[in-house]
Amino acid sequence: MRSAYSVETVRAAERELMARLPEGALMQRAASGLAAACAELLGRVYGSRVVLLVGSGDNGGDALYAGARLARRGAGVTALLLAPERTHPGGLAALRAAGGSAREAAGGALDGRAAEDGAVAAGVAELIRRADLVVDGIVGIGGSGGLRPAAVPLAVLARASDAVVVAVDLPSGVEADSGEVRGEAVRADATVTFGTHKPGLLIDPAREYAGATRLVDIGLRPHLPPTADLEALQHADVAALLPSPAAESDKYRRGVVGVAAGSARYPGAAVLAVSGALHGGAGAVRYVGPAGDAVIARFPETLVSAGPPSKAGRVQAWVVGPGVGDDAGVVDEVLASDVPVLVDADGLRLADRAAVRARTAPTLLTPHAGEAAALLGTSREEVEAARLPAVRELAARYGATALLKGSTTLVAGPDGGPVRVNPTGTPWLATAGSGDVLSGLAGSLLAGGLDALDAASVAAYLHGLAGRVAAGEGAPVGASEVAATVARVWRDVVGGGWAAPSAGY
Ligand SMILES: NC(=O)C1=CN([C@@H]2O[C@H](COP(=O)(O)OP(=O)(O)OC[C@H]3O[C@@H](n4cnc5c(N)ncnc54)[C@H](OP(=O)(O)O)[C@@H]3O)[C@@H](O)[C@H]2O)[C@@H](O)CC1
Ligand SMILES: Nc1ncnc2c1ncn2[C@@H]1O[C@H](COP(=O)(O)OP(=O)(O)O)[C@@H](O)[C@H]1O
Ligand SMILES: [K+]
Repeated sequence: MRSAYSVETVRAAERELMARLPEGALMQRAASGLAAACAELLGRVYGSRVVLLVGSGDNGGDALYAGARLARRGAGVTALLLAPERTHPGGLAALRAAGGSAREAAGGALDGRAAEDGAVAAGVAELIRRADLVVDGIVGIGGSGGLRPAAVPLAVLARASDAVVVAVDLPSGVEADSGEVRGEAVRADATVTFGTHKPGLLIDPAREYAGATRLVDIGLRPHLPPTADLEALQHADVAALLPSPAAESDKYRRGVVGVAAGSARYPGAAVLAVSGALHGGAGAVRYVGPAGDAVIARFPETLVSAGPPSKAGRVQAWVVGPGVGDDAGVVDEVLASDVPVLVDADGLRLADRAAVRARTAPTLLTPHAGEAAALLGTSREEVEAARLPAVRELAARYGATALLKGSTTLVAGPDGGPVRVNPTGTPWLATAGSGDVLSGLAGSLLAGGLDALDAASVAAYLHGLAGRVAAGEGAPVGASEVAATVARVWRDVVGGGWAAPSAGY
């Protein structure tokens, strides 16, 4: 399991650790890991041109000490100081002692350099343009509210340069705790983060700004609490959670999932939800609704009933909603059952919040950003800008587990606790009906006995991997192909035959 901790928790752990170490030791560990990552990215350090963007805090201190290490190996290192009088003094001295230089980013003169009127900005632009490597030490976990105006031109110049941009701890300007990016921020090719991931590094839009993420161990782990703010399942976690039939299993013991989906207008939603359910490990899939003919034609193994959900026979979990149109009755009836229920698509619009809150068995809601926005009374843009607060709010309001789909899929439980972030997935999954496959898959895992948080996050993991595999090197895929690829990735996950799905996770 990969985990991320909020700034407050990181600060507390750092205080504890720092109290046991000589002054400055932690920063040296950070700078050493940062310099090693920079050297790797540069390939050849000797003779390379390195520019450090240095803010007034310890984030700038990390950059300066790492710059000193690179200067000692023969790099030409220039620090651009945003606040010369408040620059980390030890870091600045170390850089100078190693042969590096420093100048004011916004004007003035340092190191004996004359500042002509207007020449400094031009010089700064040229330095960044010609750099091989730009190290972003403007601000780290001490920042909030987007980049300050004085730092904005540096972020813009770094983006326009061909240099490799490495962010120190976080890309400056992103919100560490939520992944929000309000205004300008540094766009990094890589982020070297210290001690633990911060939630923002794993959640869009900030994740997009971070590039590949590398975690440097500074000895913080033993001082962090056992419960993280954000968790990402890995192959081994998923493999341990996947149901597998035992010798004495029969189809009922493996779990029966009921799918109440589709309509005369949208029979495909029923077929796709059933296709996902058939690949999620349940022993049987029961379909209830008006699209029985379409379902049985495609999947003859489905148990189809024409009557209402309450007359369909025993199930261990329900999926309700995909393509049901305006059939509120079916949603009410399923919510009245005493087994876990997954509500998706049209079902989300039709579900009565009080009825969901009153349920004693678990409920799992699986909206995309637009559906989540409708449930929260906000806009899709706002949900996409602040996914983590949105998914938490949704789970709290409904007293349910909420899975928020999209470029970063998040799962939050009703009682707080760690939010799961899905590390797999691909934008190729943004194809009609792929959400229906996901809901069938997650419902099947619920029927197989996983709790709602695990069922949702395992389903998102498999679905994301299946999307990647089906899309191969990058080709459009349909939702049916995603469903058909789940068996392959299931096998790979259980067999441990896959490398970690993405850098930084
Ligand atoms: N603690 C540790 O043990 C270790 C910490 N480590 C490192 O320290 C970092 C945290 O350092 P930190 O606490 O000094 O804060 P930091 O991120 O440098 O920012 C504060 C400065 O930024 C400024 N500023 C604020 N907002 C801004 C904005 N939006 N845009 C622009 N500027 C903004 C703010 O200015 P002020 O408000 O004072 O005017 C203040 O001066 C951490 O991320 C890691 O890299 C590692 O060495 C490992 C050990
Ligand atoms: N940009 C993206 N990157 C990764 N996955 C995405 C992206 N956009 C959508 N997805 C995934 O694609 C699926 C689409 O689901 P949904 O929006 O419900 O589609 P539909 O209603 O057509 O089935 C979800 O699993 C979602 O997480
Ligand atoms: K930074």
